Amino acid sequence: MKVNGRHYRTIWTEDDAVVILDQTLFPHRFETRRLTTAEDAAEAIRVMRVRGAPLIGATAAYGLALALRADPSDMGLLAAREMLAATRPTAINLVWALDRVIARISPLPLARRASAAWDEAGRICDEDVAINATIGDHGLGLIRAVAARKRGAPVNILTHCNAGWLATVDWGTATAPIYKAHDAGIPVHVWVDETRPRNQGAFLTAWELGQHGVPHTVIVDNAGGHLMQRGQVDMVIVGTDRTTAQGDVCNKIGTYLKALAAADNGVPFYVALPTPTIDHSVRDGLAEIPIEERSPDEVRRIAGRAGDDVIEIELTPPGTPAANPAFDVTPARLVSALITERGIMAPTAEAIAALRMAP
Ligand SMILES: CSC[C@H]1O[C@H](OP(=O)(O)O)[C@H](O)[C@@H]1O
Repeated sequence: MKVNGRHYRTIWTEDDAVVILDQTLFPHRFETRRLTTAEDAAEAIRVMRVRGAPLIGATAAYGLALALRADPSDMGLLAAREMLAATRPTAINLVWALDRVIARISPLPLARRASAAWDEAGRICDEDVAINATIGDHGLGLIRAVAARKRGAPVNILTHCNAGWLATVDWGTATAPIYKAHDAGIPVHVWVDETRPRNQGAFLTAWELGQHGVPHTVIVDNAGGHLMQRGQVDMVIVGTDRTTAQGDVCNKIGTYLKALAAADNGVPFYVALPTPTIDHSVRDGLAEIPIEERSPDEVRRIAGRAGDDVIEIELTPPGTPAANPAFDVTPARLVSALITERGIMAPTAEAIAALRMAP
């Protein structure tokens, strides 16, 4: 998307390096970072300089290419896959991207592996941009249908965390329909869940929407149900890190609570996802999806700006015990529809299984 008039993706290559936007500094600093080794890529994923299922996958793919430059052997490939796969366990796009690159380059002579992996990572990025734009086109129809009955008043959309262009290579998933609607002149307003503890909503979604001129309001995570009870939310659109074969949706912690509030208030709850985010090998999300447990320090502290510096401050008494599950699972029964690049569908095993057929 555009930042100060210049078009950006979240990840690109320059010479022999991979360049990313360092999201740990947002919204206070807009800085890039060069990744030149697989270890750099792993660190960027682990500490969330890059985050969001599709972008994690793209970064891991380039990480593998960087690893193959150093050691194209099968042993080297296996070690690099293990290191990158161990960074974050929940987003299925990580291992999906790694295994796609491995399948592509394994039959090749050692001397050709690194360049082929680099090209495959580039294809993954280009495909993600096209997929998300198409998700936007499909989701636009849902927003347009609500706008038709609002007589010019904005369509109020609540989103949780950041499933924006910063979570992907471009466009975002949950935000793609929002950008498309805004660009089509449909009045929209977005309720942005701050999304503790890493505040992807307050820090990233608010920044994105502000850059694009989309009206929005940051709210505390616990306000969404209150707004839905008062008819101030026309729909919820969120992203996902892994959706199962039966339509259970794993997403940022707190998503499940929004789905419950939406169901209780008759608010449509949509999940926007590229089909690589579907894990056809699991059915029961609650039982089978590994939920990342991140550092308790992320709960005990918060990042912010003091003057020109980005700092962290302590929130709790020293040594306070804290728990930090990073994701939760929303059962398919609470999901109104999935918005994919293949169209809008019910979160059912039949509809999801049909996606395995060629488009
Ligand atoms: C389009 S995937 C976005 C998805 O990823 C986020 O998690 P994290 O920021 O920890 O990588 C969150 O679950 C978003 O919905």
